[in-house]
Amino acid sequence: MSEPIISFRDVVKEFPAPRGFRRGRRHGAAVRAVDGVTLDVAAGEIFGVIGYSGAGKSTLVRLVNALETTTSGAVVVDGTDLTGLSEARLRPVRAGIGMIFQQFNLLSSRTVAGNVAYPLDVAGWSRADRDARVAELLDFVGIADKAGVHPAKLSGGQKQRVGIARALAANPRILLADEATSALDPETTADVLALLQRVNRELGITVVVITHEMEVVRSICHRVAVMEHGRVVEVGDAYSIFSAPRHAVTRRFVASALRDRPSDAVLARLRTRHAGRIVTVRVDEVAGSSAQVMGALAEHGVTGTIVYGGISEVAERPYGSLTLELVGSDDAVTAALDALRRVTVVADHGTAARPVDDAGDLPAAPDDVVEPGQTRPTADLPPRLPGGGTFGGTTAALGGID
Ligand SMILES: Nc1ncnc2c1ncn2[C@@H]1O[C@H](COP(=O)(O)OP(=O)(O)OP(=O)(O)O)[C@@H](O)[C@H]1O
Repeated sequence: MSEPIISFRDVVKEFPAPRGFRRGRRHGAAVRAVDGVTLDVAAGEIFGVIGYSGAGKSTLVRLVNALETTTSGAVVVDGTDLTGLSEARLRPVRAGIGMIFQQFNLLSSRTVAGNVAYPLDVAGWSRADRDARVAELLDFVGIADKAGVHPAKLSGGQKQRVGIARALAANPRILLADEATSALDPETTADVLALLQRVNRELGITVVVITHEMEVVRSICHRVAVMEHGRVVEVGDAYSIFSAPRHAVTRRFVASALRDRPSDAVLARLRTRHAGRIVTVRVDEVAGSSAQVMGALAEHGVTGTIVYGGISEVAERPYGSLTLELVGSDDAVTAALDALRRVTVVADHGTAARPVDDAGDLPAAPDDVVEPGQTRPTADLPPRLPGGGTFGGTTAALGGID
């Protein structure tokens, strides 16, 4: 990992107890929003902080630009320990950090150009330099044609582009994005995430993304920290976190994002619809290629038909799973399962008559949970895929799996 640009060293942040509690029996019980966090963010990465509401994500990130101060421990930003720094000494540190928010926080009285110019006005830029910089930024975020428009006339995605342009105005080294896509629809979210990726790649800016959506981590994060009750419970590169989540909270987040896994309800329907043995096999960079899966089945004369699943990308690497109906004699299917287990991770779901509850390292998706405003991208496939979709017998219909 390259040099850390942000370091948390055993950081604790407590807030005083809410008033009602102070008078009541839990007298003096403070809220520990961040509880002993030690973490490094490397220069040049897109780092995700994920957790459920109240986990302490916003507080952790607000410590970086000293919107909050630590109760104990240290936060070091770009080589400067923020502990005990005066407002005057914090100013240059803050100048190196841009921030964007869920609700955009734009000035309604200013135009788009005026909003982006605002931090430059405060910093005392000349009019000519400021106007040139604003034009350059609006061009970069793709809303040059909206320069004279007021925020009320913009869509959510356009508002967030203004927020990003404003955050980049003073050439920060770090961009903090606090739930920056949580108010946006899935398509606009994808556009804004792609823009954050350009900010990182083309401008070399370190991006810290706070989110409660694993989809955001899947799309753009290089590394991720999972928070629960103020603590970092798991940290690692995004691919490892998806492919081998250790903590229960991480597993729940991963299951919510990987909709290639059939939920228990879907499995029950698949077992009813297909008489053969239902199994799910993992497909990733090294395991479960179509050649490997076909080979394992063909070796034992078993036919495999894809009935559910999909392959997508995590951190730009292939990842997903396929659920197959295996047809053959009992002995052949058992032998084929053993052969499959030698080439990839397998979950055996059994048959309608003999269902097996063996999720193993391939946990089922949460039961038919669809986020508001989202559709489930994977679906039960018809019993036979037109034009192929059969392993072992003929060919694999799906692309990108070997
Ligand atoms: N200024 C504050 N005063 C008192 N308690 C606070 C304050 N800010 C946050 N908290 C408490 O600290 C805990 C962590 O809050 P925080 O906002 O950091 O979590 P979060 O993971 O960002 O959640 P969310 O996504 O809901 O904002 C919560 O219990 C919250 O109520």
